[in-house]
Amino acid sequence: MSDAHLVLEGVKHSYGEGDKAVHVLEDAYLSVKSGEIVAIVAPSGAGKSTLLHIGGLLERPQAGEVTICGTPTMGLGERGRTLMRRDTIGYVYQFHNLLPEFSALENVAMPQLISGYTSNSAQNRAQTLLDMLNVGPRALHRPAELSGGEQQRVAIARAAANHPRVILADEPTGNLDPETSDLVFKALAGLIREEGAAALIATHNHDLARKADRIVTLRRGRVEPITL
Ligand SMILES: Nc1ncnc2c1ncn2[C@@H]1O[C@H](COP(=O)(O)OP(=O)(O)OP(=O)(O)O)[C@@H](O)[C@H]1O
Repeated sequence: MSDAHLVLEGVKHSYGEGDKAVHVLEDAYLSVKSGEIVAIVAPSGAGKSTLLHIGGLLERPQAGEVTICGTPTMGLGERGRTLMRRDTIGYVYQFHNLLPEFSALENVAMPQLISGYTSNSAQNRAQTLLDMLNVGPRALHRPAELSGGEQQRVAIARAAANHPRVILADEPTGNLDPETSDLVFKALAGLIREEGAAALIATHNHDLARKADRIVTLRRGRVEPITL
């Protein structure tokens, strides 16, 4: 197996049909290695979220292949895709999507509990991740009792709970002030490198994108390298 954990090849995707069809991805190729952080910067509507959804197996492209850790996924059924999402992929959304009625610790422990780990082991992992992201002391607080930056760090911890080999983050700092964005991005990048995951991060923030190993954009539905 190559060390490219996430490989997209000839990916094509459009929404709608006929005159109303929006052709978002035309022939997109992208490969992200273990421990590598790729930032994707492109204008609104260019297709960043679509690309992330496809890479995260949240959406099936109309053509092409998405290979995760050596396994081609287009031939997988829904169950296979669900298991791969659960065990191999971590997804960070712009708005944290944490469960409001659970504490930070419970939110982060949830993926491991669903994967069948014991409650003890899931909670230990959750506390370790919250500590690594400097939100350990807030473990017993519910999302509404946390600041935006803290909520986003909890969401990052949750995405990393199952030791994902691929991490996709869609504007993870989009609603934060510059200082907090920097803190959250550093936390995310540190975790990705420590875990040796392959990461694709969509961001509008050029300063943050420059901290990635590589920056790409979307032009006419294709992934192209850029420098900022
Ligand atoms: N479910 C959908 N049905 C129809 N069109 C859609 C759908 N989802 C996205 N689109 C269209 O596809 C294009 C790409 O959308 P996408 O959300 O991937 O862009 P983006 O680069 O992530 O934008 P932003 O930076 O604003 O989040 C847009 O023109 C959008 O209107």
